[in-house]
Amino acid sequence: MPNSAPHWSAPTADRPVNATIDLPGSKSMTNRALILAALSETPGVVRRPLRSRDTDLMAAALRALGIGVSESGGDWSVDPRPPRGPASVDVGNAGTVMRFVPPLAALATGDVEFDGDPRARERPVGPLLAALRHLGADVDDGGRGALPLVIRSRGAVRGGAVTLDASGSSQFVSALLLSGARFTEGVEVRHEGAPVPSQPHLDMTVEMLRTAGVQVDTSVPDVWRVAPGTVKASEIAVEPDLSNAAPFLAAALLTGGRVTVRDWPRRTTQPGDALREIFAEMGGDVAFDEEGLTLRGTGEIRGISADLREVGELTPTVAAVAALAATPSRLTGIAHLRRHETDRIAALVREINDLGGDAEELPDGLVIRPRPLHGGVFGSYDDHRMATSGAVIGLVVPGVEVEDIATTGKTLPDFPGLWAEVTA
Ligand SMILES: O=C(O)C1=C[C@@H](OP(=O)(O)O)[C@@H](O)[C@H](O)C1
Ligand SMILES: C=C(OP(=O)(O)O)C(=O)O
Repeated sequence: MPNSAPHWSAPTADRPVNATIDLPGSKSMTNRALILAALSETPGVVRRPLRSRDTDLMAAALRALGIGVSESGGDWSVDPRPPRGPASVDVGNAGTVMRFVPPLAALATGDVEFDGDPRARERPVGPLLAALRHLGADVDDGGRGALPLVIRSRGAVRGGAVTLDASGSSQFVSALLLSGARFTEGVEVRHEGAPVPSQPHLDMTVEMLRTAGVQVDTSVPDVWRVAPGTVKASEIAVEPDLSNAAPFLAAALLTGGRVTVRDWPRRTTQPGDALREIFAEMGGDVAFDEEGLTLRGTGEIRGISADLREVGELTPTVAAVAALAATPSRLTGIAHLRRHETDRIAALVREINDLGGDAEELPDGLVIRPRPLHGGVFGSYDDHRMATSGAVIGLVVPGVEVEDIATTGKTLPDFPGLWAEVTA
């Protein structure tokens, strides 16, 4: 849908960037933390949560189900009451809300309706709904296998074993695991199909469950077993969002400058940690230091051949850097990105080529060959990561105008402000 707000003129760097930044919390960790705190037997605090459209939608979804979520000094306090309908949940275009809340809603008493942005109705959720039905939930999706839908909850879910194809989204598996301990028989999820994407996000789910005292067995590949039991999430600390570090580190790489991201964890399940390797291969000098993680540009920007299946959400920024590299790139393993916020493969190819680039779609990715870019409008397709990719290209290509920069608020509030600080 065309956006009528004026385009945002991407700032161009007239010298190498040189900045140290604090990034807001991880979307993926914040929304898992909220679900776990909602299911916990004790009140909980989520420390340093991300406040953004996706996490505010998650908090609102929980409140609609009667769970207390209140702000206290920058943290979120969660008062875990038994979920209840009738309720309406707006998922916006948040995959985590669309997939993680239905299993929790199935534990409520009363009907819970789900709907969201027009794009949310096109994003896959069918395999999760079929699995929920198999586990004993009453799901009315009018046979569409998509939003809008109603979960006619009866206060309990039997649970047990279920097989599904999670090649379309790892979030189907995470969703069932996050609430699975509260199902009467727990849950055993078995994946059958093409490989599940986003393995680090599955690791994050398992690790956060175990930290909350839930028993999870991952000894058999593609099978996850969650034992029935209580969840104890009295305090969960959220790490900085490393996927959102991507455009800032890219700024250092592309301008031959330096960016330090404070408090980068030495060990993490976040997929953004792969940026250390990816951007080193593309020419950055990347190292931990006492403040965090620092990337220094070396003046060299190399293309990359990479299977990004595990870290698909990094693709838009990697593609933006690739469009400015000296050698070709081939990014594969990411067919599932066609059903993300937008068809990211098609969108990246179109926007890079509209600026004079040479990109081509593959069934499961894209190829980008070096060619000088020129200014123009960079479409953002209501996709936060497309918008930040336009900003990255605009840093070194004069005259790039990014459509609807406000869409970055999905996961990174005040991106323009942070970007202005880094590029000033
Ligand atoms: O569980 C999560 O927090 C996420 C999992 C991934 O989803 P897919 O497996 O659908 O790509 C990722 O792309 C998304 O941004 C966040
Ligand atoms: C795919 C993404 O989000 P979602 O959680 O909506 O799936 C993303 O943030 O890149």
